[in-house]
Amino acid sequence: MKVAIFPGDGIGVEVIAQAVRVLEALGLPGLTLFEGDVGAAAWRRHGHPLPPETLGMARACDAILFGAVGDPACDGLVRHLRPEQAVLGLRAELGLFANLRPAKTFAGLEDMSALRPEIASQIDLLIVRELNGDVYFGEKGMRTTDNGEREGWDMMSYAESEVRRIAHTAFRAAQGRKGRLTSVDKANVLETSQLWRDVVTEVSADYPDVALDHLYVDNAAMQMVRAPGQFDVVVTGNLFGDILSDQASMCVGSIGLLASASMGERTTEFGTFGLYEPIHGSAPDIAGQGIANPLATILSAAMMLRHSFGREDDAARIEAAVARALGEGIRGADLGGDLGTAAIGDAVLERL
Ligand SMILES: NC(=O)c1ccc[n+]([C@@H]2O[C@H](COP(=O)([O-])OP(=O)(O)OC[C@H]3O[C@@H](n4cnc5c(N)ncnc54)[C@H](O)[C@@H]3O)[C@@H](O)[C@H]2O)c1
Ligand SMILES: CC(C)[C@H](C(=O)O)[C@@H](O)C(=O)O
Ligand SMILES: [Mg+2]
Repeated sequence: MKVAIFPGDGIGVEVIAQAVRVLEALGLPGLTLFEGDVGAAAWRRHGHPLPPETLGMARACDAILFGAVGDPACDGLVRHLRPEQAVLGLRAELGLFANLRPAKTFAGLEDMSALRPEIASQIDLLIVRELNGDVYFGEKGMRTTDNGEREGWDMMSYAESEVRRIAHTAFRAAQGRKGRLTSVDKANVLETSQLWRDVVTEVSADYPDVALDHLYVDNAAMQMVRAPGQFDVVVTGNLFGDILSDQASMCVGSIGLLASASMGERTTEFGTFGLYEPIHGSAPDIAGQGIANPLATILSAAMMLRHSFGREDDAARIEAAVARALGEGIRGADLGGDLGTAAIGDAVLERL
């Protein structure tokens, strides 16, 4: 069981350290961790945010545990050298098209939601975000037009096959949950979304046991705060999924709680290859202070054990330790408490 550990930048380094402690504490036989450079850290050391040696390490491992990338000092770099290209490059190069972002309110955290507690307590949803297409990976550019004005463009598109495969992932996920799937698009305006809606509807014929409905993304954003308990599985494109998942995080209390798995089709002798990361970024505003919440990354490690290594018991053990810690009042600054990153890691380890 080979895991590539890519801490990255800012709080990525701090939160990964706690997830590694948790993994090591489990004492899993045959688990080997390799560390690699990504993001601004890699750009400084190797001149590229995703150097060939890092990509090679990723391919040679069975799973990746990723911290976060991003550094304001790199915002002026040409796009292909910016830190964010590390995570985008890994997703594209490794064919990780299905991004699973669960959001569930932990018992005891209802008061920390940006929503009223009685609304927050109902949240148990899974966002299935397409990760290899959309406006993220279309042709893009900036130019000066004939009249001297600057113009930027990013091409949004989805191929039928891309929609079909993520739709199957989402329907299967719904079958394993409450059997409800909401597809989110902007079909009233965008052709990309009309195709999305048509293909998702076609795929639904294979899943008569799943109740499908469609929402426009603006309405979905509103419903997510009005009555998030209505959602079970939400399937959507790359851009809408990015935005809705950050929104979902505050509905359950903090962006420092949301884990994710990015999966493709590659299997290993242990399970499905995947990249696991918190949904948050490098948080330059709090980096270096030791106050970042590491729970999203620890929960991402649990998802890794479940999906890439078939170790459901160990995954559940981590999740139970996190739930107990939160239930017993363990809180970082993001949840109104005063515990630092390492102290939160300690609290999880004590309860493992
Ligand atoms: N997958 C990734 O690596 C990833 C994801 C999102 C953003 N980014 C990058 O991160 C950089 C910063 O982006 P941003 O500020 O828009 O988003 P961010 O997620 O880094 O931070 C948003 C806000 O949430 C807070 N926050 C985030 N994670 C937290 C945690 N674990 N504990 C406590 N508070 C937390 C931050 O302090 C900040 O106030 C940018 O360069 C961006 O491109 C990277
Ligand atoms: C850093 C950025 C490229 C990334 C995205 O937009 O996918 C991030 O926001 C995320 O949610 O993982
Ligand atoms: Mg995001």
